[in-house]
Amino acid sequence: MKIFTAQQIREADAYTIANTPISSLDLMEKAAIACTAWICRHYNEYTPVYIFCGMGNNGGDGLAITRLLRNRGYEAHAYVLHHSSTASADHTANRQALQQQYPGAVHDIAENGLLPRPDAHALIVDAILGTGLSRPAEGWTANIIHQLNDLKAEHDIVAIDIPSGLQADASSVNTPVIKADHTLSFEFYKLAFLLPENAAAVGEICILTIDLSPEYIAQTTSRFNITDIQQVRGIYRPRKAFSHKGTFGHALLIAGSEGKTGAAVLSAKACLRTGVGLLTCHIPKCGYEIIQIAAPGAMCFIDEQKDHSSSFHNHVSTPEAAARFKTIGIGPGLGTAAGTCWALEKLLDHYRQPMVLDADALNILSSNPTLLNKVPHGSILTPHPKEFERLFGRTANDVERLQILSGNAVKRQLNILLKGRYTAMAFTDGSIWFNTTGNPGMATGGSGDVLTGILTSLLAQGYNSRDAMLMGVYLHGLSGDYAAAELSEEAMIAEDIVEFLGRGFQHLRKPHTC
Ligand SMILES: NC(=O)C1=CN([C@@H]2O[C@H](COP(=O)(O)OP(=O)(O)OC[C@H]3O[C@@H](n4cnc5c(N)ncnc54)[C@H](OP(=O)(O)O)[C@@H]3O)[C@@H](O)[C@H]2O)[C@@H](O)CC1
Ligand SMILES: [K+]
Repeated sequence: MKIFTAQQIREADAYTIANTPISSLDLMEKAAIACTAWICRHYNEYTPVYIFCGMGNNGGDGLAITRLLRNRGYEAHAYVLHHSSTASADHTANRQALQQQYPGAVHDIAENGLLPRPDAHALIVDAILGTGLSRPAEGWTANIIHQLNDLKAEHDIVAIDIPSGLQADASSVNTPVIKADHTLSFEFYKLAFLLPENAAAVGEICILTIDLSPEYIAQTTSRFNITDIQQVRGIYRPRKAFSHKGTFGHALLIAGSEGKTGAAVLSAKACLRTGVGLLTCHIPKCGYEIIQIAAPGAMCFIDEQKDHSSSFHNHVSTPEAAARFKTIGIGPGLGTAAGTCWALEKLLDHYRQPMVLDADALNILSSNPTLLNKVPHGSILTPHPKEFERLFGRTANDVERLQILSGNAVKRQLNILLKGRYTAMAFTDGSIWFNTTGNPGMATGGSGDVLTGILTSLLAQGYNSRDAMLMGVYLHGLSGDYAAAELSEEAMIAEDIVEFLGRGFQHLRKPHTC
């Protein structure tokens, strides 16, 4: 799914009106019908509804929703805030329609006027500012936003299209923004919805279809996108009948150190469960028995060191030796001992295939940035926000962080995923894809190690880095969702993500037809 900018959304709107038999007012009616239906599903007709409307089309939506809720028997009132001297044409048309049908339902609040005090249990609808926001809210408008946010403890707030004050494509840090419980948005996610810094503003997101022109959507490119099940099903390659373990690649996993062998186990198990043909783990002496017992499907190289690894580069010291491994996953629980840093540098001197670098491998790169230049092009880096900061520096806000993310992906020809509620995956062409599967139950130790195992497995099986990342991150989240559904977000642990990978794969298989 494409994520369009506010400008592109306006174009989609205009294109739809110009090229399909629907007027601007009808499109607004469609949006209002969808919002009204959502409100009616979530709040009964005894809920008083206070709809705060701006002077543009977002306010027009609010006026139309007021009329439609009244038609359904709700005690709905529209409060029109005169933050601008002129109203948009569709705002005016909807105001007239509401006034004509329900004369007592419209209330004007002049600039610097006071807001009404909502009845107990009333629902507040924010239709003040939408994608037409042209500057941060200030003065009276900012004051209204603060006043409505102060009511949040006692009232639910539903934002129409986007919480008022929130910029769709830029950072809104330190600017006044409505803190909605729910955001009902039209047709597309906005970039702002996917940024951690806006979590308190957008609440739960519901995307409502209003049938904007599919032609415009198809022909318009977007730098930001969201992965979905159809796309991942298109990437997934079911196994052919005459396959054997050689078909699915040989991966080398370099992980674990004293006290962190569990990370290697989780990663190895995930790699095996994702379908790799052969897996060899390089592990320090202290982890040998543990990994052999916990993951008997994996073979083992034992390092000469007891508590950390320092000789794994030897496996790739000649081209023939390196060619045995389709890919390498390195980092989970690896530690940052001097010998490990040295071996990683040597490994990067010799191994030229795309590989997966995570956790301590990333920490080693951060402390020796010139090593980043040696990472094979097309490799996958999987930092969480702290690792990202150590690698690429601190940023002022989440939008800037995305720019740094994609800039580094292009400059270094690496695929970099930034872990989070909506993991952002930056590819070498500069595009960024967001993943929507997963849940807070996955915020638990070892979850990232599992992802490294999945990605390493997919690369070993011949998926290219882009496909491995899109499918692997989706599958990781999906398996976590199955685990949470079965066990609860609290009780699930990283091993459960591995256990539910099978359910994730079953979901990826297209329905069987003969
Ligand atoms: N896209 C679609 O397909 C569909 C879109 N639809 C809806 O249209 C909405 C977009 O409507 P829109 O373009 O009229 O802009 P909108 O957000 O109402 O704001 C404009 C008003 O705000 C003002 N203003 C701006 N910044 C300000 C500030 N900081 N502080 C104070 N005032 C400020 C600005 O006046 P200004 O002061 O700048 O002259 C103007 O009066 C969209 O979000 C969705 O809800 C649906 O109806 C159907 C399908
Ligand atoms: K709004």
